Amino acid sequence: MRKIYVFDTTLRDGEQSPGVNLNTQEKVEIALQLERLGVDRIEAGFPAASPGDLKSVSEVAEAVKNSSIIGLSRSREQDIEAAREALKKAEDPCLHLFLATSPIHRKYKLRMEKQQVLESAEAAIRYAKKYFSKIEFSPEDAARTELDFLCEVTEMAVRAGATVVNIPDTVGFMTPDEFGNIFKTLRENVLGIENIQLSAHCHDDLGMATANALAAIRNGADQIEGTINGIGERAGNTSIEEVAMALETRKEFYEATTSLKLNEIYRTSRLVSKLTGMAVPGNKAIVGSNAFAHESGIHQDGMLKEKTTYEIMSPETIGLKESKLVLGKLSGRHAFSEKLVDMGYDDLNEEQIKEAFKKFKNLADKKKNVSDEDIRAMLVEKLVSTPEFFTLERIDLSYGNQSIPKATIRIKTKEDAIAEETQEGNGSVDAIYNAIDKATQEDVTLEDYAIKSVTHGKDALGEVHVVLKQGDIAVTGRGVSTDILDASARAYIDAVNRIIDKKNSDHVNKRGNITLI
Ligand SMILES: CC(=O)SCCNC(=O)CCNC(=O)[C@H](O)C(C)(C)COP(=O)(O)OP(=O)(O)OC[C@H]1O[C@@H](n2cnc3c(N)ncnc32)[C@H](O)[C@@H]1OP(=O)(O)O
Ligand SMILES: CC(C)C(=O)C(=O)O
Ligand SMILES: [Mg+2]
Repeated sequence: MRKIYVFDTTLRDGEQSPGVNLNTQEKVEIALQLERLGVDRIEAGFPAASPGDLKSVSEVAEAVKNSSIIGLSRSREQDIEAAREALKKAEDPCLHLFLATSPIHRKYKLRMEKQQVLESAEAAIRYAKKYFSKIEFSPEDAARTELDFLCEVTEMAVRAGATVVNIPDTVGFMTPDEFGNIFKTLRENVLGIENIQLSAHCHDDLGMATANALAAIRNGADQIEGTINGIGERAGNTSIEEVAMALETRKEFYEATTSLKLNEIYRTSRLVSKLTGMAVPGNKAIVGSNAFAHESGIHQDGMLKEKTTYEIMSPETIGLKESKLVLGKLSGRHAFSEKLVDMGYDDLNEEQIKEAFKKFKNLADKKKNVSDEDIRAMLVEKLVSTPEFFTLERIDLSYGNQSIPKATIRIKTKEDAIAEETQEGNGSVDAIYNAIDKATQEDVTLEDYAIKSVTHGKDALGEVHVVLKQGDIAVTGRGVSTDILDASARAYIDAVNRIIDKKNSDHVNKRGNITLI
């Protein structure tokens, strides 16, 4: 297997993401995690950019022992001096020099002819060579540079003493075929190319950064540059984790590997996200929260039978504990039953599972994701209930902060009779309860009312507990719903049912045989 070197530029190009500003301590923390991840080279910053950046590079250089530390520098002596100062304490320092070579950059940005570009770059490499044994040279915007001139620049860099020549697709303009062809051409035409390493630095403006980096590897690149989570200037850089996992997953195709400790990927991703403040999109390859999550019934069924039906990588490889089967409205009975067993409800009979699944589907229609807590709440409500002398059919409410709340309640009795009543109240709950009293004809007193959110988010389940009294009978009732008024009505009716149940002593032990929380 050919080894591909990993050059991480999260702390330099990654920090060029608009809005990202890492302080020294944060940079050191990320660098130490990158070292743990096993990246070969860490570009810690651009020392000439500011005294703060110089200090950060210097502290990273001092803290990290097992990865080479790199400082970026324009092809100018003052920048090289700043990098020299910053990298003094590095165990294995490397200078990264760059100068743009494309016609657009030569003409408008640098205002230089080809010859001047060649001479300035060569002078910078030779100057730096006095202080650095390892020098990477990048012809910025190489991808839009005339191919023959790029060969000329690369040959100059090799002659002048660069140890790595990096080919940046600075503006993410390349297609994989074109980018691969650049590497093939350099390998075939540049004198002395075998003495240096070739590197690929891609940007994701057209969403092809990873594909381009992999094409470079197929065509002779020894190193890929990128960032964790793909952060970086504009649309970002190649995601290191994507390249590493592509090489791992498609070994027989690429016949190349990195030295990364793959099981540190997830941890590194989350640290970078936390410290840069850049959230990882849920659908991001490898490290997104959905990357190992399965929601639809057919996929979940396949996963439960054999994981490789729908997973080409295992989450454990990147340091994640396990895949997730997310229960939602597209989930099937198989995944739902498995979830019940996982949660300890392993003694439900077919009929109870069927009933619970029906309830679950109704809830999933109202709620995007159904959590364990939702299921638990739903099961407790459904399976520990008393006989339903009354069931809630419908609530209609009229509420305004300038008018008296009015509730219409439709209730079905055990004998399938319908009672519908409309009542006013001091508030919506009071109106609902007055209407229930009228419909059930039960003379009860509300002793206590409590409401809490069972789950999280805007569509959380609300749980209402009430205490109702009738004579010397006091019972609690419980209702759960995504709507708190619906939960309030259900809790009240549950309590009324319990009172009737208590009164009819022959119904006392009708709770079913399920052990629940
Ligand atoms: C593709 C990349 O990601 S390159 C890295 C980009 N990163 C950064 O730019 C972040 C750090 N940059 C900075 O802090 C500042 O731009 C500095 C300190 C480097 C320079 O600041 P200033 O001196 O104010 O110059 P400013 O940024 O306005 O302009 C850049 C100058 O560098 C020149 N320049 C650009 N690239 C190079 C290079 N590789 N070698 C030599 N000169 C260069 C430009 O032509 C321009 O020169 P001019 O002033 O003669 O026109
Ligand atoms: C400094 C260089 C390598 C760069 O970041 C780019 O060209 O994108
Ligand atoms: Mg870049």
